[in-house]
Amino acid sequence: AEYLRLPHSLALIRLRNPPVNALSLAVVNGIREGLQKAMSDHTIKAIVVCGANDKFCAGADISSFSRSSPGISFGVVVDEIQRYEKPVVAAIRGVALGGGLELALGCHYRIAHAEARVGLPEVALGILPGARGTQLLPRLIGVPMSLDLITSGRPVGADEALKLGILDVVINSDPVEEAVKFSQEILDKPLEPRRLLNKSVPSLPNMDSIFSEAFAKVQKQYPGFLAPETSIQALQAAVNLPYKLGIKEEEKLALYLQKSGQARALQYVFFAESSVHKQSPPSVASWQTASPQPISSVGVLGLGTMGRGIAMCFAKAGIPVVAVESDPKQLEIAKKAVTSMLEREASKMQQSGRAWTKPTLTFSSSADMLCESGRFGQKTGKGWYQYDKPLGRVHRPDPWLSEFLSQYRETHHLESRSISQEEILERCLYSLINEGFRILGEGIAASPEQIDIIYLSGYGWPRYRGGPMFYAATVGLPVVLEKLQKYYTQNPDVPQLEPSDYLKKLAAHGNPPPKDWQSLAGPPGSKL
Ligand SMILES: CCCCCCCC/C=C\C=C\CC(=O)SCCNC(=O)CCNC(=O)[C@H](O)C(C)(C)COP(=O)(O)OP(=O)(O)OC[C@H]1O[C@@H](n2cnc3c(N)ncnc32)[C@H](O)[C@@H]1OP(=O)(O)O
Repeated sequence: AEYLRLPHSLALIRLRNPPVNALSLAVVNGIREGLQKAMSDHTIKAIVVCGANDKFCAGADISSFSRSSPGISFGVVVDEIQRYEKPVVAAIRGVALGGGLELALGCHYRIAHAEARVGLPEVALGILPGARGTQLLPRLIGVPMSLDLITSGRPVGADEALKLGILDVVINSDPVEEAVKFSQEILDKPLEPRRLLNKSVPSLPNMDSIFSEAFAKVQKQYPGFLAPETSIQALQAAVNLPYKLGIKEEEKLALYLQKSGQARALQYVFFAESSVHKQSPPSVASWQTASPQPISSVGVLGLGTMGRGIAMCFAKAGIPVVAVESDPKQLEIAKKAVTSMLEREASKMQQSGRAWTKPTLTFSSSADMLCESGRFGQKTGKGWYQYDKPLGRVHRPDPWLSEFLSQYRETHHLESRSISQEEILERCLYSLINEGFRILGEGIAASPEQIDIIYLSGYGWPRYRGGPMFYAATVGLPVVLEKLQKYYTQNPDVPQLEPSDYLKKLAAHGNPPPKDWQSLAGPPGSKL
């Protein structure tokens, strides 16, 4: 941050940390030093705080979160500004987000450009506004709107912020020039009414129901996310406790979130999203240089319109297809449709004098066997289970099924064993992760972040778990490797469990973070 003396007995503290003036240790120290200078200079009557390059401040430097506990000591600075004996005016252009808005809330007045945006988006990073945000905002705009803004993380435009009371003045000109003029006008005004820390939260008769509705809403809207619910607890503290104790509770709750795995995952996702927008495909993954890979057989899951088309495509290309459809009706329709499509194809080829070889199309029989015994699931009251009645939902194990399975095992020479929840989870997830390492090694995905973002945006992977590749780093690559090796030894017929070379290379380095994987594993091969 820079300190400048301005005419008319004013000082300017300008945050400078490109590209978004994020709060680093240096910036925070710069703000404090500027305040101290202005305090000891008796000619200075008021201070304007702004950001360089048309941005006020995008909050804490997210990349430094792993190194420190953000928000906690900065709260002390926010309080120091509030208690300051000279007026401090925030001049906001661009964004005032997170710690940036908390800084502005510490100031006695807030002036913003009409295109500025302000907000407390911390929940998106798995944390809460822990530098007094949860204690000051409700004192300024009341509990219902604070709940809305803090639990959603939604930033608001200057006009809405003015209506809510977050901003004091919105202008279409330069906010610093306006703040300079404004500071001179308010020099004689008392500062006490501007100190949010000394105000109480506006009380409402139905506060309890407001909070219980807020809890219910976030549980429904953000299931599994810790930060929105924890933020509500911090807002409850603002209502129920004096400021001194409320900030202690805010600190405690902020620390709990910072230590949660969710915060690390969501902060990884923040940078992963921004990096995938910039990445181009790895140079090796080019349609010009790629050679086709042999395909010996294909599996198709689901025989709806698309599945049938896909099965047909491969069958026509002479590639054996195994198609699985669990709905017996759909299976019957698909069998007829595929057979008639193939027959039409055959007759066309015969008419044109080309040779026709019947393609291999195998349907899985396991669901058929149950259905052939009249077991159509819930609707008939029995399937894999016995139900209390046809269409009933209460199920219990069926002795018939044990008999069926033991015959099946005998026919296929299978030995039964119990499988733990842990094994199910690990075999499903680690084989998926293993495939991720394979496609990284093959140069089909440019980075682990790409795989993770695809899983978050396309496959419903919970955002607060960061994606499968991030999850692998959380578990530890040597652990994933060891487990895959164990399961592959036990199941040599499941190729997905054979640890990929890429994973082996990385695990040899211990557990490097995803951002270092490519440099450690070397350039990918080309299998595309
Ligand atoms: C030891 C250290 C101690 C330090 C003391 C810290 C004191 C902390 C005090 C309080 C803490 C409060 C908690 C927070 O503030 S959490 C952060 C809350 N802020 C955010 O979530 C804002 C996130 N950013 C955005 O929403 C956007 O980036 C936006 C600012 C709106 C700009 O959008 P746009 O114009 O589209 O530009 P980009 O998104 O591409 O961003 C440009 C580059 O800036 C990087 N960036 C943005 N915000 C941050 C940030 N807060 N920290 C670090 N870096 C940030 C972004 O990654 C882009 O970088 P690059 O170009 O390299 O990809």
